[in-house]
Amino acid sequence: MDPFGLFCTGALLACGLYWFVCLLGPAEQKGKRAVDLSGGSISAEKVQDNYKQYWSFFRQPKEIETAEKVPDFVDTFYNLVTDIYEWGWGQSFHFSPSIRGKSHRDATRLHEEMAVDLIEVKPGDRVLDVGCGVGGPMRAIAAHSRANVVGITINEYQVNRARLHNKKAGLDSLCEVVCGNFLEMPFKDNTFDGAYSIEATCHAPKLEEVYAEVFRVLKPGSLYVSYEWVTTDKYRGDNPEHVEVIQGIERGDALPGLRNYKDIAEVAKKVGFEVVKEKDLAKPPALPWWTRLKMGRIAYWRNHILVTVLAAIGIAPKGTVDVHEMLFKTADYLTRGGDSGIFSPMHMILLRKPQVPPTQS
Ligand SMILES: C=C(CC[C@@H](C)[C@H]1CC[C@H]2C3=CC[C@H]4[C@H](C)[C@@H](O)CC[C@]4(C)[C@H]3CC[C@]12C)C(C)C
Ligand SMILES: C[S@@+](CC[C@H](N)C(=O)[O-])C[C@H]1O[C@@H](n2cnc3c(N)ncnc32)[C@H](O)[C@@H]1O
Repeated sequence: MDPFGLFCTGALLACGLYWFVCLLGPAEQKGKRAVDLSGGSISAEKVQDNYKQYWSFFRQPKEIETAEKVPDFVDTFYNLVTDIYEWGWGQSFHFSPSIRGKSHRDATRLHEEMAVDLIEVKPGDRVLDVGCGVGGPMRAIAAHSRANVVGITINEYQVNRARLHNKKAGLDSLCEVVCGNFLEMPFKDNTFDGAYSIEATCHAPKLEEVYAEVFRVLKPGSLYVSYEWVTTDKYRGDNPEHVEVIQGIERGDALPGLRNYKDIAEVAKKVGFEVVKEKDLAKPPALPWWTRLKMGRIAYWRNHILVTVLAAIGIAPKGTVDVHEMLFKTADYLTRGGDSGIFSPMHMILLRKPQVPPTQS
């Protein structure tokens, strides 16, 4: 080949590699590139060990039941997955029903806006985001409602990512992020005009504890909406396939144990809430939330090759390949949960803190 041909081939290969590594595979809403994947607050050389530690929780089921250990285990999980989520999914770490003619990004935003519309907040109100991730929902909600949103997450790496995104979006005057445990929140009683949680309270070992905290910080008369991960009325505990799917979802999503949809309202009432509305947003006529996972299969393989190459040449931390493989398998369990109808990640419950506390009888 003459020198010009050689130059052209080289240039083409370099462009192809750049496209594959830097441009392909990122989320619809770019936040992370493959070359920037990290272990969150964990140093690169400790990612693999932390991954093994994460799995060890599941080898000792009794350990997971030790409620005090759960927040640390969830924190480790989010150090491992946050960058991969942002890179491969976007800044909103949740599902939403598909909407005909709309992009995933629009469907995600509408699902988030519905939450804040349900709690009827006004511009300038103070709203709590319970388990805020890197703040995708928080920004959509602040922009839509002009309320001041305060988000809380257990993971410090997410706090930094969320603050960075808030600033970039020009929403840092409306959005505040706090690092803390939603089971014991660093907020005063009766100080929020509304609250919401999107696919986050499933990480609480006891739902009662997080609901009681939300109840405490809400002003009397104000509303709280939660999108809960639950097993549905189709789930049968004596069906081995159902059990396999649900356990697969729990292992791959740092869940101390999925609850049945029937338990949610019971817990809410027990801590003092009035149940205003309850509805599984995944049920027809809503279109499936899991089609986005199904459609991504080719992209997962491409991502897997990319992560493997990046880890082999030392750009991505070693354990990234294991974490990616775990997510790959989790996507399959989630899809099976959706297809069979035994699982929903969007069981919506709307609750009100009464004006007058219920009298003790
Ligand atoms: C609410 C929670 C998280 C829900 C979802 C945001 C995530 C659940 C499973 C995740 C993913 C699975 C497959 C990954 C894929 C292999 C990779 O190449 C790109 C990222 C994934 C698509 C990733 C994205 C986020 C999820 C869909 C839980 C934790 C309570
Ligand atoms: C699946 S993510 C959802 C994030 C966000 N709601 C969204 O939809 O993008 C779950 C979030 O809950 C947070 N979380 C889990 N357990 C927590 C705890 N005990 N205290 C505070 N945050 C917690 C995680 O750190 C994470 O940010």
